[in-house]
Amino acid sequence: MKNTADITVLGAGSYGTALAISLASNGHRTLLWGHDPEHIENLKRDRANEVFLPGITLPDLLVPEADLATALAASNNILVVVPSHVFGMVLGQAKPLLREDSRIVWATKGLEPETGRLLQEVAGDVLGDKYPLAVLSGPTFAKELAAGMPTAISVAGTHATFTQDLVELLHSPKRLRVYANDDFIGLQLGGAVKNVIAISAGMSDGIGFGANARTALITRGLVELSRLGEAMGAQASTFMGMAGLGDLVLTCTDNQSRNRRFGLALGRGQGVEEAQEEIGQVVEGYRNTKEVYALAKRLGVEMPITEQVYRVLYEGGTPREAAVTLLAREIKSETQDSE
Ligand SMILES: NC(=O)C1=CN([C@@H]2O[C@H](COP(=O)(O)OP(=O)(O)OC[C@H]3O[C@@H](n4cnc5c(N)ncnc54)[C@H](OP(=O)(O)O)[C@@H]3O)[C@@H](O)[C@H]2O)C=CC1
Ligand SMILES: O=C(CO)COP(=O)(O)O
Repeated sequence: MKNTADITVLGAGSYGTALAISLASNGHRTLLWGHDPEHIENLKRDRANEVFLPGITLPDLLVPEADLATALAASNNILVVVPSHVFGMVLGQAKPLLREDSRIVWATKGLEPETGRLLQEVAGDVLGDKYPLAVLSGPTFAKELAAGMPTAISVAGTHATFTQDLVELLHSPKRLRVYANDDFIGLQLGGAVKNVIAISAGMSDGIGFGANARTALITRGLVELSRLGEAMGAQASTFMGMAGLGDLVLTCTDNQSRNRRFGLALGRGQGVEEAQEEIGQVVEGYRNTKEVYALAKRLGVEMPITEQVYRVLYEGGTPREAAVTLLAREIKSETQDSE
């Protein structure tokens, strides 16, 4: 049947397109849905996503699709790759169109705006508990993945068979190594918190600080992530893997990261709006700082770097003041868990 697919991807931005390219390159017929019909027409015409991944040819097995009903009817495997602030809304649009045997995985990295809920809670709330759920997380810049450069990622979810099927769909011995993980909460948290820490690393470099400061932020950022993870029932070992240390190192050190570039601009003295506009793509950490900060407060988890990024983004603090405050904190033992 013409519209049958192995998997449907929702979200035709940089990462949705990159994952669709990777899946189609593995020999899987992949539908790529986007909400803007003109953008989808351009993908069909150019056989490339010139807006988000210029110069990368779409494989023949990647089929751009503007109609959501067609996209959702084509496959039971649905991969959602929209920004976190529209995640619940897109699931709500999809709900009446889903097949009985649908299985939902997302690569969105963030928490729900305002509530700070994990996306598994948002999905459960919108869809109920009848569909298997999973998440992809780890150090994966869209451009490199789309170009077929070696990449590794983790996947976890509610049903082991769905997780294993996703490993097999995504895994490519030539370019993508996929690890199954059983820590659904940990993978989601890692993907959200690294955005905030990447902003802090960018700010530090933007001010003109060096490798010492950047590395300290990554290391203590990992401690913050691990503390929050422990309070939320994640496994400590997850944060030493792809979705923890892996994604922190990637996004804190490479300028492909939009969160890092956002922080760099702030560190150099640009304003929040100007920096966001200049990047022109989703900067998840902007909203997510608020959610992670509120979550930490609610759970009584000490997250000083997150707190300082929050002060800069939402309370008019400057990156320099944030750095001074972090450095001037009370002397403590490295392994001390909280104040
Ligand atoms: N890029 C990367 O390297 C990686 C990204 N991620 C995560 O993937 C998620 C998506 O990011 P990414 O693809 O990079 O972002 P982009 O900014 O590149 O693209 C976002 C896409 O989402 C679309 N979109 C916006 N609102 C809606 C909506 N209501 N319904 C459907 N589509 C919508 C946008 O369409 P429009 O342009 O019309 O607004 C755009 O196509 C984020 O959570 C990000 O953290 C994870 C790993 C790597
Ligand atoms: O999540 C990412 C890489 O793993 C992409 O990071 P940015 O959203 O900061 O660009």
